[in-house]
Amino acid sequence: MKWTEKQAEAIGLRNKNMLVAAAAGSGKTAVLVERIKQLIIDEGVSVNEMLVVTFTNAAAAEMREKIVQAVTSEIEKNSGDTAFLRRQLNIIYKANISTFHAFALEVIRRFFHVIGIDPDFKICDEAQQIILQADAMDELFEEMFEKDNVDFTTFLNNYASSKNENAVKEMIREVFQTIQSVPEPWEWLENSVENLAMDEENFLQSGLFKEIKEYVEKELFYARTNYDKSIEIFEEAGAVKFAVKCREDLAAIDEAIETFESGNFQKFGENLGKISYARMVTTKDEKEPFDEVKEFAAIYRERCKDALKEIKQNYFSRPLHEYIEDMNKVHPYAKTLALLVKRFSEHYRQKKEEKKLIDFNDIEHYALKILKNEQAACEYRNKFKYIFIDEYQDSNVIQDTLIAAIKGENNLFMVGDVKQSIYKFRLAEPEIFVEKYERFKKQENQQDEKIDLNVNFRSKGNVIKAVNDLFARLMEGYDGDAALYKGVSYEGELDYPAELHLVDQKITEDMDVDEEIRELKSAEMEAFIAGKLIKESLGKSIFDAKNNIERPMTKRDIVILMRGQKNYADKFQQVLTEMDIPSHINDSDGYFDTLEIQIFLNLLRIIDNRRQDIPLISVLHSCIFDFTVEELAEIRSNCKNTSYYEAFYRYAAINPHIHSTLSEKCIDVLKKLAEWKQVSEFMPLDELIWKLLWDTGYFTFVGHYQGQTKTGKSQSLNR
Ligand SMILES: Nc1ncnc2c1ncn2[C@@H]1O[C@H](COP(=O)(O)OP(=O)(O)OP(=O)(O)O)[C@@H](O)[C@H]1O
Repeated sequence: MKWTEKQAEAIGLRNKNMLVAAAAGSGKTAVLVERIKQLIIDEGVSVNEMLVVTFTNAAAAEMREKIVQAVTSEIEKNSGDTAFLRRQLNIIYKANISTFHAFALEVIRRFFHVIGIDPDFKICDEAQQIILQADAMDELFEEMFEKDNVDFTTFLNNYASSKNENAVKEMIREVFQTIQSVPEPWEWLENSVENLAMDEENFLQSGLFKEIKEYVEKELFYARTNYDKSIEIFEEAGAVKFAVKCREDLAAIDEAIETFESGNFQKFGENLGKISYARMVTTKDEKEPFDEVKEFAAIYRERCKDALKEIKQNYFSRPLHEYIEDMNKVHPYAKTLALLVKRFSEHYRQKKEEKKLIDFNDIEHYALKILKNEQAACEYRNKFKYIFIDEYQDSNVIQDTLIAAIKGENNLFMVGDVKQSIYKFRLAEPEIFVEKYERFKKQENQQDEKIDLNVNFRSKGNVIKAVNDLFARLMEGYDGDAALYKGVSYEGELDYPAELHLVDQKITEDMDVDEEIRELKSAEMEAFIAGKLIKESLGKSIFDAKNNIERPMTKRDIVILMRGQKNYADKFQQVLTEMDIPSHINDSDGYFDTLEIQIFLNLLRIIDNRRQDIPLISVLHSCIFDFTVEELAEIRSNCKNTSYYEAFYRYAAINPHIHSTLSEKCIDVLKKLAEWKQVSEFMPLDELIWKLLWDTGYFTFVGHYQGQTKTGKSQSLNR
């Protein structure tokens, strides 16, 4: 392979901390492997002396395999002494090529004594975690009720419903979970609570205000740039008169920005309110150029309007002192909440300790605690001559702090693509990548180097063009550095244009139905269209850039990417199977996320309490009760503005003389649920689960439909 200049630099540069911003298909993995390979083969660095952090176990295995291949082929080529290389093959399976979690676990196993935990610890699975947390929560509430804690009771009176304390429990769990993403959770929580007690003067000096200010500045810049861009579009098209009117709006925007910069926030709020936008009409003589670009320009106008509206609504709709008063009012409650979270965490910790368990969040926190110990950190610092981090855009602050504890002066190689950041929901912080990118760009430190890889070797010209067109509109700062450039040299007619198919999801517009039903329906429709396109495309000639040949398209060439798998992936697979298109779901979710386990858990939930709409809909639509999307929608449209369960119940209660098959179906469901509920009151849980598996036919269905592994899951659910 002939490396590009930038790739060669990323492979060959030494004694630098390197941040490689690698666009999709730009050879990121190839470069990473080549760099490691050269270090081993040409420079005699042992794999033992490297830490390679990947984002998934699968990526770690793939990386290891690629290194094995490279070393093996070198041994085959080499007629001299290959002892060193052979040794590498022997030790590579023990080398630190792993996820952050696996590495953190290794740190804990090696230095458990530093933080005084039992060396026999086990990792708590999701089910155990849910159960232990629920127990800890019950203990916390008992303790608080027993102590007759006044703050607690006042908190409940304000935040719990009259029926139960679930909302407060959820709040405690959520805060607990959220603070796990920072290295010092309790300090962070305490500071955040104390921020709420500030007076106006302190607030204006605080870090919180600084953050808000920076955010508003950024948004103002964004709003202004977009409005300016919309004017430019009109000017270039020749709709000059309208552009002049818009320039007056822009002057008002500028005036508001000036008041913000001068620190007169009261006036800024007023000025924001005064901004008006020219109506989108123009004179006859300019109608043609105006009409031609108005929709395009409106995209930029709307961005500006939305951004300013949001600033106003979120921060400047009232005088500052009112906001401060609100914050001060909330402060005592936040303090109580923080106390509850802390006590909850202590109960939970104790439960884990009794069972010698540590959970997923503990792993990184414990490792971090250990690496604060200089001796432990020093051991890893000496061990690793080179540290590589793949998918750096998905790292979080804890992981970044962890690496900071063991890195040397100039031995870090980080590679990622902020456009591919997909783990925000796991509290990944792409900002870490962006901040480092900006810092490396400025070259404040001679040892830091930033390299952009933006030549894409995977796609042909039309796809690259479509991606660039789309991202330039969607993403701030999508400039020359960020854009993709074509690496595949193919130019012929097999460079098919990108296509966009819009699915007219009638149900979404016409019917007032629940979100869950809508999603199921749209997945079905989209899957059908995708299936049709696949059928039309199979066998068509394509150019295989990797092998540099023309060949017919096969099923293996096709991938379906989706935003989230929930409600989608399984529906897609079902529809594709019906269309005779075999498919495989690349399912990286945990056991409890698997759809059939979720459905079964939902069944247990609604047996316990059937007034839970989402679990109810999921079970109704599953093979257990087999309601179609249309039937679910029919039930809902018959009775709007109530819970779904209520609608369902009422549908079942329709006058028996005008009974439809659908209402009979509903009656059957209610009868079954009542029967299971009765049984559940005396039958042990494991027996109940077996009964349900057989009664519903679920055991057989899952076994048949999805194969052995999934039946294994239903069995282990029982275990
Ligand atoms: N200089 C090059 N010349 C030709 N092909 C290349 C070059 N660099 C990389 N490739 C090929 O481009 C394809 C994409 O490379 P690779 O998988 O390493 O990219 P990536 O950046 O990791 O992709 P992504 O992050 O999108 O998964 C591979 O088939 C690789 O062999």
